[in-house]
Amino acid sequence: MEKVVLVTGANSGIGLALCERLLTEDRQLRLCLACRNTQRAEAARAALLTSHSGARVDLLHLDVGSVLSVLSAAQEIKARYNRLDFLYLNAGIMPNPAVDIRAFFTGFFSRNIINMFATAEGLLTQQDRPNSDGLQEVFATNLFGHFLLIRELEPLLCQPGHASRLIWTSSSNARRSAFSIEDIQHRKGKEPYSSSKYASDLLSLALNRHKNNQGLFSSVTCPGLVMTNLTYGILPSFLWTLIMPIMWLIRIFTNTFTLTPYNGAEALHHLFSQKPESLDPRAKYHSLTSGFGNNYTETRQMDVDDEMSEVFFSKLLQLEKVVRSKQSQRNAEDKANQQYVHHAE
Ligand SMILES: NC(=O)C1=CN([C@@H]2O[C@H](COP(=O)(O)OP(=O)(O)OC[C@H]3O[C@@H](n4cnc5c(N)ncnc54)[C@H](OP(=O)(O)O)[C@@H]3O)[C@@H](O)[C@H]2O)C=CC1
Ligand SMILES: CC(C)=CCC[C@@H](C)[C@H]1CC[C@H]2C3=C(CC[C@]12C)[C@@]1(C)CCC(=O)C[C@@H]1CC3
Repeated sequence: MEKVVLVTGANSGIGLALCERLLTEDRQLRLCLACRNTQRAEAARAALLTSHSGARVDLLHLDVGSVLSVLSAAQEIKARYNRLDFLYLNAGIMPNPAVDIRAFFTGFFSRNIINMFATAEGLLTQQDRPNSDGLQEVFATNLFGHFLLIRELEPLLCQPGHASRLIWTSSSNARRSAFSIEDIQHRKGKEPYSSSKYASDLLSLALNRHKNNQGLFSSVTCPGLVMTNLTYGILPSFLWTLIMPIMWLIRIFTNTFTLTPYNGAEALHHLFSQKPESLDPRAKYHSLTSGFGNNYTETRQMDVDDEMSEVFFSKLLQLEKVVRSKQSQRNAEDKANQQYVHHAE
């Protein structure tokens, strides 16, 4: 039976590399690239079809940071497919990043150097802002849009006698200390990216608790440090060019510098062939690359607890209600405006 796999943020970086790897693994696959930028999505599809002629690759417009777009994309998915085996929740942003140079040099000459390079702890801040739905952009894109998509797709994902899988692209930058259960959107802090990634770890745990008995299994991955559009946005390009040899050198000392999207997609690809029974709901699956360039996946326990994940889950359900009612109000207003224009004409 052909598997249906949907990947968000599939037009570049880790998402696109994953698609390449999945098509190599399973030629029968029906792959759906869910992307916000149609031009880049078409280019990605064309590239995939060049290396995998005859493959079934569909495109779907999805801006995961917009409630309206998520709701209409979900309708489209339910109309197109009668099953969804894998949903890769991969789209992500890190807007306006800034590196704390002083913290970098302090860390560089300390025992914490390896951890600093692996997790960017204390190094990175971002500036976030509310989007047109009134949600913080990083939270909306990296977490809430995906949550809403899962909720909308439950009829497809939770089918009797058939297991479906969610696979999150989290990060080594996900830190409990950056997340506050009182401020789940991270309105007040300066680490919205870290907070949103920790939130995905919490949500995955809660989803497993609530949905495993309905055949839905969620896993969390960490791709390591990968050179993609997201990372290139952190430093000016001339600086990346300058430090690139150092990056390849550091790779000898830390297996988390996976560097290429192909390597970074290792754990995401690994999970594709794992049976649901073998999954650990509290584990993060790390893509790692040895100094000799060999890729492997390692499981490490996440710093998450049941109580906090449960509270977080109920807060998300509450927020979902608010967001849905706002959206219905907007739809009603739009309809009334259209009727008004129609009558005026
Ligand atoms: N690179 C790294 O070192 C690491 C990355 N990650 C995570 O990996 C994931 C993929 O990022 P990466 O490949 O590095 O970076 P890229 O910028 O190459 O890929 C991000 C993808 O997400 C898409 N995207 C962003 N916002 C939206 C949106 N609102 N709706 C739909 N799609 C959207 C982008 O599309 P568009 O072209 O339209 O912008 C793009 O396809 C992210 O979740 C990131 O946080 C985690 C750990 C490390
Ligand atoms: C000399 C040298 C290699 C300098 C680079 C310093 C920093 C720019 C990087 C050190 C650790 C990196 C890192 C990330 C971005 C770039 C660094 C801060 C991520 C935050 C990128 C996105 C993630 O999800 C996790 C990465 C952890 C490590």
